[in-house]
Amino acid sequence: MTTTPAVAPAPAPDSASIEPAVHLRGLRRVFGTRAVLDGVDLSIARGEFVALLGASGTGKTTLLRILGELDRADGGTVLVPPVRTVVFQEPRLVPSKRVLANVTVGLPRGAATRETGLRALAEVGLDRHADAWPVTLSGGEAQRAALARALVRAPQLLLLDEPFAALDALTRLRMQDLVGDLVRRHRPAVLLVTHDVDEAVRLADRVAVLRDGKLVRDQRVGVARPRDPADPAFADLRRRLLADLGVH
Ligand SMILES: Nc1ncnc2c1ncn2[C@@H]1O[C@H](COP(=O)(O)OP(=O)(O)OP(=O)(O)O)[C@@H](O)[C@H]1O
Repeated sequence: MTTTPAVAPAPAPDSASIEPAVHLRGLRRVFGTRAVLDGVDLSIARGEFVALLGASGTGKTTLLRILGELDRADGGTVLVPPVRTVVFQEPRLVPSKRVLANVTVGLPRGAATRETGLRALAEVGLDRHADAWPVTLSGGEAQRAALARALVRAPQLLLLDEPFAALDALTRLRMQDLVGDLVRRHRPAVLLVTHDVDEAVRLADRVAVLRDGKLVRDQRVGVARPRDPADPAFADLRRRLLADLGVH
């Protein structure tokens, strides 16, 4: 099997289309003797939101890291767009930089960047914290700053690795709403890795389930928005996804 890393053409920033932003075929990743990913096929269209579920240790983060080019594939085809950003479970802010400087870190200095950074902070409700130090932020605020840092780069692919997992239940719901709104506005392709079936059904256009190195489900979420866990279609999909995960 061959690895063919390549870069897809840059998509128009504000349009969804059937041309994929992400294209994986036969993706393999082997650690020692174990093929953690053993023939994964997945496409994500521009502007499409895909949630990836799977039991602990099934390779979800490995797949996300390969899409972010933080890890390599051992085989298969990987096509990703040039501008990708990642939000991790922890905010990973630089403690010695103020919030705005964290959001714009690595971008060219100047008034335009400052303006863009402030706009991103306003979008996540943190504009009044631009000059604060990261240590003074709550967990939810710090994670919103991490989200602003990811969005300010106008990614064509936004990779979210359990970004709400460390938050309390109420903050988690608010963050899910915020991410839903921001993604609808900015239209990146999104891969959300999560353990939370309700979170996946609430947010995603499609849900995929990883098991034994392969996707055992990849399906469109046919639940009307705004999605209500009490909706029978929501409950039915939740039941099927939990069954995929071995919870009956
Ligand atoms: N660099 C590495 N070297 C060796 N093994 C690794 C490496 N990275 C991941 N693994 C192994 O690959 C498997 C999948 O790990 P991964 O973190 O992708 O799983 P996951 O589905 O994201 O798990 P969780 O839901 O618990 O975060 C695990 O058994 C892990 O120990």
